[in-house]
Amino acid sequence: MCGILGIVAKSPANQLLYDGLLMLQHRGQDASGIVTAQGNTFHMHKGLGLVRDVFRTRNMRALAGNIGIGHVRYPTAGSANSSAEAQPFYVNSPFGIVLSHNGNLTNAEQLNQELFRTDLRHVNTNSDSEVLLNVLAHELQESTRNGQLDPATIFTAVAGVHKRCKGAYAVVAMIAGYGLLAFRDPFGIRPLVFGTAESELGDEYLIASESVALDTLGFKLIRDIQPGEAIFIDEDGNFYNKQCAPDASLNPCIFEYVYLARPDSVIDGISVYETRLNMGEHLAEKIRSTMHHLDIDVVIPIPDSSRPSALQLANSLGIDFREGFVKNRYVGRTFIMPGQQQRRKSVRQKLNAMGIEFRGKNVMLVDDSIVRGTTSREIVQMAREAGANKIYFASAAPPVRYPNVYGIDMPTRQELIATDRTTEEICNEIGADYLIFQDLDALNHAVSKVLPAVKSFETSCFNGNYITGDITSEYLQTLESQRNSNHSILQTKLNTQLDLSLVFSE
Ligand SMILES: O=P(O)(O)OC[C@H]1O[C@H](OP(=O)(O)OP(=O)(O)O)[C@H](O)[C@@H]1O
Ligand SMILES: NC(=O)CC[C@H](N)C(=O)O
Ligand SMILES: [Mg+2]
Repeated sequence: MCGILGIVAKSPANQLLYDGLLMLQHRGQDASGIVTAQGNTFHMHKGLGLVRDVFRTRNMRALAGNIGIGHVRYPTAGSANSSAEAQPFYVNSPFGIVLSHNGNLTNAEQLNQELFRTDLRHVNTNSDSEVLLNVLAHELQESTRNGQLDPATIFTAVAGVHKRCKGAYAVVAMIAGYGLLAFRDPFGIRPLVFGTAESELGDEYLIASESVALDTLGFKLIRDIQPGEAIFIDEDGNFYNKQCAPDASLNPCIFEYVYLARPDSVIDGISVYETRLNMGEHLAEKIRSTMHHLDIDVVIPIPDSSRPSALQLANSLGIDFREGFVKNRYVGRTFIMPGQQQRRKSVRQKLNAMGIEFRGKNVMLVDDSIVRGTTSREIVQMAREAGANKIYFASAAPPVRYPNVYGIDMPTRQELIATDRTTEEICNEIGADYLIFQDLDALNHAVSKVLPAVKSFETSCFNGNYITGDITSEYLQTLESQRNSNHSILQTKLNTQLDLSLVFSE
């Protein structure tokens, strides 16, 4: 669930891009990058780390031009610590294209072989996003055989991408000397919105993973890019759009509402904050009907993402809501950190219990989700150490039992705490006295209630129903064994079949 951003402005875009990426930092903490375009020249700076660490004043000065794209990365393919996989990616033919991708291709391996053998293109990293860029480049080359590039040929190329690429992708790309392109996969799994701002010289456009970037940069949200739709804004600010997939349907990832997105964002017309309040409301109903002895003294959220749900849950049950954990504001999100050791250590550094809220009390701890159980295991232990009497634990989402293949890094069942465990067993595993999960129907309802027109969600991590229809148990097994042997899909392929990659020193 990386963060992507694109801008067509009337004045230098570098600061807007930097500020916008800061607003999307919660979507990716491993690498960040910006490319601007000035005439036919791209200016690029990218590297490993947070936005504030990657960009120095001298880097910002070098990012000249009024249009540009940016990326913050949370890796799902390739490796986390490779600066070569930081985005945006660049290809020099046709025209010169740069691309930022949020999502994950499920047929990257097959595409990589096609690119190499048939399209005669070389992908030099293990990133599926570089594969995606090369597919787009090839399709653009095919659709502009007479050398004439216009919106119609660009949209034909995007239609070609939709035919070849499987999985989830929200994309912003720039074509040197032409303009900014953005599109979303035909299932609309990953989010992408755009908006405008008026300037004295005309309208400016901003495209972003989440509406929060528009709000803070002074842009007015126009709408979400539709599943399968592409929009193109040329360098003069002329706007074009087209539906490029014949059978598009909207199925936003429900985990965006549970955890990934900021609560102040609106995704596919649905306020993330409202869905989280609803999750708390529904969970409270389930608690009322299943916990017959309601002896909870206090409801305590696990900062940050569970706060709205916990607050609403407490209100609905009529129980005190207290901030029992203090969060260190300098430690980022632990779930999206690479490596279990770092995640576990960071939970301890990030959250500290306040004794007064726990001592002798029956506490109901509320989190948005339990995935690997890293947070809940540590938190329950902290609550015990702080002197809690009974520890009840509530998750605003159902148990995560299946791998995600659409842009969230949970590819193996072994790492999920709920795999092959009942609720009671999970409860024992995290050391709580009682554990309650939201039901999937209730979660669906909590989200769709905000905008009933959206009827379908991508919920595979909860029910194993993979909406794109191409995910077989063999695919998941291969993914698992590759992860277990510390090889990414593409790494294995590149080593065994092509063996041609260049490795640039860092
Ligand atoms: O069961 P786990 O594998 O620990 O994953 C779930 C936890 O990870 C996330 O928190 P995170 O610290 O990433 O971010 P937050 O501050 O937004 O809550 C999420 O909010 C849960 O607390
Ligand atoms: N989370 C994402 O959107 C990841 C994008 C891409 N698959 C990568 O690994 O870099
Ligand atoms: Mg959390």
